[in-house]
Amino acid sequence: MRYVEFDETRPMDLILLGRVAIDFNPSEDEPFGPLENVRTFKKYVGGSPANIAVGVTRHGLKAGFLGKVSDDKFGKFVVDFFNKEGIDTSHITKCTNGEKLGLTFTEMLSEKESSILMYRNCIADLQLSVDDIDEDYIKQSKAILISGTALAESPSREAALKAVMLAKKNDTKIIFDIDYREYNWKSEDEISIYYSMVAREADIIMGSREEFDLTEKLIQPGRTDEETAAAWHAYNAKIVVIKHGMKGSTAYTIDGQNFSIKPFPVNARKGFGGGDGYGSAFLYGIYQGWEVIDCLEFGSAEASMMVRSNSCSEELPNPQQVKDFIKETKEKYGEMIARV
Ligand SMILES: Nc1ncnc2c1ncn2[C@@H]1O[C@H](COP(=O)(O)OP(=O)(O)OP(=O)(O)O)[C@@H](O)[C@H]1O
Ligand SMILES: O=C(O)C[C@@H](O)[C@H](O)C(=O)CO
Repeated sequence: MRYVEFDETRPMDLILLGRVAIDFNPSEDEPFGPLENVRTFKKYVGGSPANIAVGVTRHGLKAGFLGKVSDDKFGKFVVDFFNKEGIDTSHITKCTNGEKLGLTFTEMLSEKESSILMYRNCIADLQLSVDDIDEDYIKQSKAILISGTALAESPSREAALKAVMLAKKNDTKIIFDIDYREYNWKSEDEISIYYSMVAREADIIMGSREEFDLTEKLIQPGRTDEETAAAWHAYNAKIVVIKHGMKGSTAYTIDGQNFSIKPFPVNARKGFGGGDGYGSAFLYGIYQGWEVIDCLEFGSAEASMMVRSNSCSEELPNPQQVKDFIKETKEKYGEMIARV
């Protein structure tokens, strides 16, 4: 059953708006351990919406990125990487006041423990401004994905809200990936104000329980998952995905059904990137018109593939690789390994 009807005449499938940054992850041959002991890092494109842009493109969707990069070699690295992947970069603009791309150093302590050290002063991605938001571009796409981090500060906050308004006006579906990152936010009240503004307009909302708690802080704290889903269905959402980390995740659909999935077992390299693999594969399934449970299974599988890999972008798989992974894992652990 299709819960979101896309305008199939549009040339672009998805525009992703928000953060692009550079990840420096310990190289593959570095053992687990504290950041200060790491001698060699590998450089990757990073930032959740950037990773999802790569993920959906590798699945064959036509994606474009709406964001701001630094006017330097790292900005060039990001745009070159996107171009090589086949992502439309026509609406990526360069900062004019020397702002720099964020740098993220990932600490991989053990299979269960990792953290990130961010360099995000004078940050490029949050310089996206209302002048960068072009109605004709938004009109060309079936949907736009708003990453919650883009709402953390002005001028990016207004840019993201303008994109939501124009998407609404032009029937471009809105996907809200709450994508909470604590840096750059100044108060929990602000988080609740701006997250809820976008959640009210969104057709699909994806987030963890903690992220929905932040969204709902000023509305009704302490909701259950069922109450959360019903509240956003009462606005515009057709699908609300609530993630509970290793306990699994559930998609609540507008017709009152829910579908749950568990993570596929893997040896994790890091805790990051799972959400981006999940989003890429889940959305791919939605665009294919798959049943929601199949979208969730694909999402969960790709999430597992990404937590076991060293990067959050470079190792994103294509659909055949996800299918092979699901098949191999089911052969090893049994058919219903992830479906609840
Ligand atoms: N150790 C793990 N093994 C297998 N799958 C995992 C593991 N950790 C996370 N996942 C998968 O990744 C999905 C998303 O993880 P998480 O809930 O941490 O999301 P997130 O915070 O959005 O991630 P990200 O850091 O990529 O933004 C989970 O729902 C789960 O399916
Ligand atoms: O930007 C982050 O918060 C972490 C990055 O290292 C990573 O690329 C990511 O965004 C995972 O979601």
